Amino acid sequence: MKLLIKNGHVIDPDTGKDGIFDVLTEDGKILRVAQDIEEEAGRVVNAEGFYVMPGIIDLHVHLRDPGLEYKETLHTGGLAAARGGVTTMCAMPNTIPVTDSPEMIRSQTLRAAAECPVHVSFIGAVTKGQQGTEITDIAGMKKEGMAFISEDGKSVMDAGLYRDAMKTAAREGVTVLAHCEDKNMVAGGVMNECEKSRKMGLPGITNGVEDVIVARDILIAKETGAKLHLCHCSTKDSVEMIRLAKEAGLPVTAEVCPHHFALTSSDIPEDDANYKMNPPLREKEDVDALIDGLKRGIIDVIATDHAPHGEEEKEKGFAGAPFGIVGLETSVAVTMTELVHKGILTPMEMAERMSHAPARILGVDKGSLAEGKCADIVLIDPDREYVIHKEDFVSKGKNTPFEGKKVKGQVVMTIVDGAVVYEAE
Ligand SMILES: NC(=O)N[C@@H](CC(=O)O)C(=O)O
Ligand SMILES: [Zn+2]
Repeated sequence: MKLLIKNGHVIDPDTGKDGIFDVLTEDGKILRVAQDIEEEAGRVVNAEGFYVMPGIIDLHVHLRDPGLEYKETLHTGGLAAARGGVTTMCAMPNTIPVTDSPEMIRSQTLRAAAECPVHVSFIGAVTKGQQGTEITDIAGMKKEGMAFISEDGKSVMDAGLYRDAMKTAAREGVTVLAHCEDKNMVAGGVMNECEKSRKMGLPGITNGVEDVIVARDILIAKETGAKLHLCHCSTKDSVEMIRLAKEAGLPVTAEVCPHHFALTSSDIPEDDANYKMNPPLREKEDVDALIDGLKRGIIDVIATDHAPHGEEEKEKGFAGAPFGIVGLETSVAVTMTELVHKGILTPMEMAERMSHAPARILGVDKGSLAEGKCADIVLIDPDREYVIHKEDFVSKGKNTPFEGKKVKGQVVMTIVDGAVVYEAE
């Protein structure tokens, strides 16, 4: 089956192509990218006025399956990914049971291939059951195709144990994804420590909760030689430490989530837990540093930290609701609106942060529209304006802080292995 995408604005950070081209795919691969391709195809798509980019690669999602299927499943998470232009996602291990063995990596990978319309790579836990006491079979999980190791949801607080895990990760060539949060410093905090938290009478989470573990993890990566990727960075000092680590030539990369560059703690309306996530929304000087970091390439990646929860759980307010918000169906629109249309990132830089850099960190031959590469493609209408409504989400999770937000830039088609898996109306 051939698919011909005509007259789109091809933006390919791999080849540097940035202009009007046709893209022809066959049998799941990109066959040709050129002007005026005349060829019989099973389907011809008119992409005039649309960006044609390599599919989004999201390094940080929570699919809740197995164990918490009322929040999300491999299938519904996959539908949400497709609607968000995401063609590959990496699933965090904090499921029930925890993804912490070669058998689980194997069975999850098989299930995802059958149940999920986009590619999924699974992340193995650092410690068994995420209990922080016994290191998992990192080599065994790697053999089953594990993407990364991560204890996401928390940090491994025992630095000695973490160092042992990082030594093994370095030996096995596995990158460590770090959720940076000193459990002992959280002290019951539920939102950023600031004027807002004091006004709302809620315990705060200081920047230091993140910063001390970012520093620690960079230093353990330095000592062990492990590749370290820092998840959902939210503070200005994180950005500064990443800058220094890169300057020192350490194998450190980092991600920022759309909510952390689009919102501050001042945007939180009274006690709405759809604004509660970990790390929390910070203050303007942090947001400015994150945006500057993204622009300068200190921050490599935009990832969602898609974290669906039930609506009744989120109705408990800041004090009682679980941390986390959904992101798969809003990340392209929020990034287009807040960074591309404001002239902070070029469309090419957006493709770099959302597809090409994640592919490199994941170690897959994707994030590219070069001939011969896998035909995972997203079409985006940069000018289409709409309002985000959670009722339109295909994810089971409706917990978004972007409800009612006016955005510009819509995913119009998502293609996985040359097959259309999502098409906007
Ligand atoms: N980010 C969150 O607030 N929650 C995530 C865990 C995580 O990514 O740390 C979750 O699993 O719900
Ligand atoms: Zn996390």
